[in-house]
Amino acid sequence: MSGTHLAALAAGALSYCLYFHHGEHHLRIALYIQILAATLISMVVFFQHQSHLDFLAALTQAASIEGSFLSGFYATTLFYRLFLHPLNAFPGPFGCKITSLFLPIIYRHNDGFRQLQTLHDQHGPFVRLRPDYLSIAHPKAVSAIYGPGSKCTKAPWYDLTQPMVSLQTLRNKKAHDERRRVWSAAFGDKALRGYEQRLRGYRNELMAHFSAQAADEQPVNVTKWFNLYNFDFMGDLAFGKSFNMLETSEDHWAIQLLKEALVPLGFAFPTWFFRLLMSLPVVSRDWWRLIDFCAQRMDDRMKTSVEIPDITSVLVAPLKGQQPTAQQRQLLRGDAQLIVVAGSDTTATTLAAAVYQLAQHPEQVQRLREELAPFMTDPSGEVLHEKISHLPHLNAIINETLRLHPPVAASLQRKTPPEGITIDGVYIPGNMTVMCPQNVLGRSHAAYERPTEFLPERWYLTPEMVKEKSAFAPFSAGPYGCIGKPLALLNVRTTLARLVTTFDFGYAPGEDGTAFEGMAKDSFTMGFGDLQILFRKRSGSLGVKWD
Ligand code: HEM
Repeated sequence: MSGTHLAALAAGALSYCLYFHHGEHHLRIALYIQILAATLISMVVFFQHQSHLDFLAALTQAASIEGSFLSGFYATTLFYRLFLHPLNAFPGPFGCKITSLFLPIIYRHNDGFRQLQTLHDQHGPFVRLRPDYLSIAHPKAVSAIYGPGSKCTKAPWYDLTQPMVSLQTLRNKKAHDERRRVWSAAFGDKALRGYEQRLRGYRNELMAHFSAQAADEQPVNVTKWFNLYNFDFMGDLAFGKSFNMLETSEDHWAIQLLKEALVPLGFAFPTWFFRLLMSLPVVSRDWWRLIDFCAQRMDDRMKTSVEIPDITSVLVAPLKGQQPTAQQRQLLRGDAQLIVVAGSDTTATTLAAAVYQLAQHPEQVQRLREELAPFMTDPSGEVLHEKISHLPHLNAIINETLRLHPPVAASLQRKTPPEGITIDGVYIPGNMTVMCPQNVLGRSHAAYERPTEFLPERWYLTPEMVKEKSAFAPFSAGPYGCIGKPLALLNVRTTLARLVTTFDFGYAPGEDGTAFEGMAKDSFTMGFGDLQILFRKRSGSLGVKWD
């Protein structure tokens, strides 16, 4: 090895120790690749002119020097990860200890939530998923990591779509707090009453479809139909215009694109790698079509005025009729997309999961009907949310559904503060990524008694069955928790109330429920498998049983 190669090797090792080992680098990955390419080209030119080598010999010489640099860099990285890394005391697959590209191999079937359960069963409550990333299925961890007093911040994952940002992806605490203040006006009581009015139209369409199928004794794939229902509704709240999916019985092309665009999130690529992929035009073409679509709809929406305010009314209010700056426009487009993504899938899967459970537990349906009966007096079958929002059994059924089937199962990455955090006596160093998988915690004996059983009563009659209440956080918690929770609950409560009082229902012939969980995919939000349900219109009297 020549002196030049040795120097390159040492430079690679030093670059890791003095530079790459510190701070975050995922936003500069394209720059680093450009620097490597520029250095290579410069060396080729240098060797051609100074050493009079032909092009091929100059390229070979330059590539071997750059190879030495990279070898020094990777060897040092590997040595550090194998012998010195502060997370080495935590268990996990060996591949996860040495490279952040091993987790995507484990998650290759887009079923990260399931793989994570297996990993926790094998290794216990703390599992190392990447060199600097821990999954923590400990009941005390949720409040320590997400709770109001937590010093953890959003992890680099939230930079995936930079420079496009939204309320959810703002990592800077001050910028996030400011944007959240704007958003919070969208979920006050008055605003919610307006959304409730808008929601009814979509629910009538949904119920009309269920009734028609019931009359023909045809099954309904509820996973699909709750999806159509919620995307139409959230499209309306974001852009003042539905996607008309209930009408056409299929996904709008933009929603199809959106669903496809979210799939790569399920592989848990490290942020630098994901951004690199997205910088390839062939990979990101559909993503940009989607962004253009949302941008166009947002621009159209800003030119119209709406009778009943939608969420966007609140987001554009601070502009006071002025044209947004480029930065404000960027944020508005990101937020519009966020409304659709955050509000649709999540609420749809909650409704589908509730029906999945209720179809297996007719006694719970019966109890719910008895509780609802005094309030369901309107001949339209509708009920005002405020009348049923505090019903204990209804809320318990929703909690139990979210416990067993959290729509955001294992995705919320946080960064520990520089001084680190301690969870139940276990110290986690600073600047590490941590995450609490709600799906693993939801079925954990450490957090619940009889955790795999659907027992809504645990939430109000037998509270001792919930061992650590703060572990239950399907909407996350603290300053970054779900701001749309009141709307989600309004939708789920009123839709379930109308559904159980209008129909008897059960699995359709040939349906055994296995595809619902068995075919589930995790792409930040959960997508459950098909669920064929047969509805039968009730005569109106309470207590009609499915047979
Ligand atoms: C059952 C339904 C829902 C569930 C389980 C749910 C869950 C969550 C979770 C876990 C987060 C935290 C995300 C993170 O930290 O990265 C979140 C954030 C958020 N959710 Fe929801 N969500 C639901 C419905 C909704 C609805 C209907 C909306 C209405 C637009 C909404 C809007 C948002 C927004 C804007 C954020 C970002 C908040 C922030 O970063 O400050 N969600 N949601």
